[in-house]
Amino acid sequence: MDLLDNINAPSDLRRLSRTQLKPLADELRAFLLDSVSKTGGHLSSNLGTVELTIALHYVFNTPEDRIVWDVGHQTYPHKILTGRRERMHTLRQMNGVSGFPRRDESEFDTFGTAHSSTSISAALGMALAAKTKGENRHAVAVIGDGAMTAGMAFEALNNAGVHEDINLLVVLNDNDMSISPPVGALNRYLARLMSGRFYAAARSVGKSVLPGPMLELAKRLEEHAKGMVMPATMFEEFGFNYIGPIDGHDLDALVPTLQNLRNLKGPQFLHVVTKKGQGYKLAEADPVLYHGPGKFNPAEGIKPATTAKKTYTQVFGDWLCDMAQKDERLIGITPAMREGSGMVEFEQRFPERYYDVGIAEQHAVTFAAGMACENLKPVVAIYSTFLQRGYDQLIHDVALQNLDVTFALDRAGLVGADGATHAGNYDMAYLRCIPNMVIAAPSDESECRKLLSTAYVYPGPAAVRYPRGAGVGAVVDKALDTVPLGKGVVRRKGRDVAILAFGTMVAPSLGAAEGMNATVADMRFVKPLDTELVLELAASHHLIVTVEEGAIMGGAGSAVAEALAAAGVVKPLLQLGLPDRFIDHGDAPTLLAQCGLDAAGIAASIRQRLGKTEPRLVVNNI
Ligand SMILES: Cc1ncc(C[n+]2csc(CCOP(=O)(O)OP(=O)(O)O)c2C)c(N)n1
Ligand SMILES: CC(=O)[C@@H](O)[C@H](O)COP(=O)(O)O
Ligand SMILES: [Mg+2]
Repeated sequence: MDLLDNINAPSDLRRLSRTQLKPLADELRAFLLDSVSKTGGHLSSNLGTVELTIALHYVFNTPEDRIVWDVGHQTYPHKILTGRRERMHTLRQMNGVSGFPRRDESEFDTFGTAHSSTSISAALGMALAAKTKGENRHAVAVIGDGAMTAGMAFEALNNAGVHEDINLLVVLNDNDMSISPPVGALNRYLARLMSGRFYAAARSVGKSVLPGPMLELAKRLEEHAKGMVMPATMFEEFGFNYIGPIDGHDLDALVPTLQNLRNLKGPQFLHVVTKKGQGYKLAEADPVLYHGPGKFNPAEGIKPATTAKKTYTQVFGDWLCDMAQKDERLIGITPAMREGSGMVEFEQRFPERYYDVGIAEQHAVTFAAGMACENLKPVVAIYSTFLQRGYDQLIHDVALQNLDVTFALDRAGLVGADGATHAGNYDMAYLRCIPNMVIAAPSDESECRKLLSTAYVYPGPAAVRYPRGAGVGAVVDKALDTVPLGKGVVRRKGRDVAILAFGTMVAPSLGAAEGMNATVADMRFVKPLDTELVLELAASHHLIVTVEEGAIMGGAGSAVAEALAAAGVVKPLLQLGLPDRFIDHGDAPTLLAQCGLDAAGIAASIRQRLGKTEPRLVVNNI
């Protein structure tokens, strides 16, 4: 690694000769594969951006020139070349390197990303800021073909295309993959652009942008295509100077093309073609499997997981197929998260009722609303954090019309390695205030199946929130039974202290109760709240405790507090939940313990509260 070891900043990279860039790419790719195989993380996307990353930092004067990476899961080469090589062994671990760009991690991380399709908007903001301030710097957005399917990307293109004198470059990293194979008309369009390989380049020959060999090829194509009408590409119709597609692994194409583009004013659009998993045969063959692997031996490849316990995602996937078997009105919808949401089998068994709408959460929600208007029963499988993208659609298009849409919210609560951007901490707070909404929080895998059925049967908007990974290992039957809507269950009878636990917090609350003989209720529903149970327990206990794996601000505990207040009941109330701050990446159980949300932490908070005498409303651990 004698080249890579001497690169601690892009300035070191820019001192290399052009001929040293290819061996550097080989070293970088080898380091990347070795490192990620030891830490886990996003692999196939990163293998695909090695040359592009080198070329961008080689041509642009980073960090003065800004590079904004869309999603940012493909920025490990960027991090390695910008002074974090020696910390990559801490990737996505507590206090370690983040898996996404973060402004507070490096000056080279010009914009925090992780939720997709924000890069063009941010880069345009930076480009117009530079113009406003009279600064001659460039802004570059690097966006994947998957991220390009989100509406926000087109909002930005539309806005950018009219600014003819800005220094903005959009690089489309087209590897013909999202996490799953890509979907939609844009993918077909890009394929047409690629099939007409270099036609676009031929069109641009007048701009003398292309390096020699490709210029020659383009001229030959131009000769061949004589007389053909060369339609403008969609990107040119948006006001961009479109160049490409070019080979995103060929540094002899990338570097001179970027150098030429850097000298052009106005919105530029470079279409590069890469391979997801490039340079590691197993990832090239299966970029889906190698999108976000855990630790593995590169010589052997990823071994199938042997965990005995079902994950909540698997519980959902099984339930979806079973309910679809029973009810032909069921439609399964995912915004580009087929594998992550557990819908692979559903697509195989019910292809005509399966829709992957691309990275388009806003569209997914309203698309479901349209189906519900026609008396189908759509189930939107969506990570809690990504539903944030479709929030107005949820209120305006679904809840306001009281339409029968079921939301399966995976990754609710802390997610661990992906950190604050992906944490599903806010759904109880952001859903609870919406009229007509039902919100269920299962305490284990069996409860999850029952609450999914209950939400599905409910003739209006209903959400079931469940965490990433496996639960307590509860046996899950094959029934499609429901439970009484809005009713909780007392799991343990005690006295003095009543712990009202929501979802994943039932298990640690039972553990905490052991040492203090407390009552534990599995509340099951955040909305409608089992107010009768709340008041009954408040009447018979001295301290009411609420516990939730969600933001304490406005969450389930607030629902209990509001119920007590509305009934005029004044009782000491202790609310435990995720504190009012962003919680970074790390090991989820450790992070929960740090928030006082494991059995020991819950018990300690209760003991501390019991140790005081004055009855006052306490919202602590913030
Ligand atoms: C708003 C949002 N929805 C979903 C995701 C999950 N996600 C992460 S990467 C990805 C696919 C991105 O595809 P592409 O942009 O082509 O990048 P590639 O992985 O191919 O390099 C998705 C759907 C996300 N990060 N943000
Ligand atoms: C980059 C991105 O947003 C996804 O790849 C996400 O990291 C998937 O999360 P899970 O690993 O929880 O499915
Ligand atoms: Mg892609």
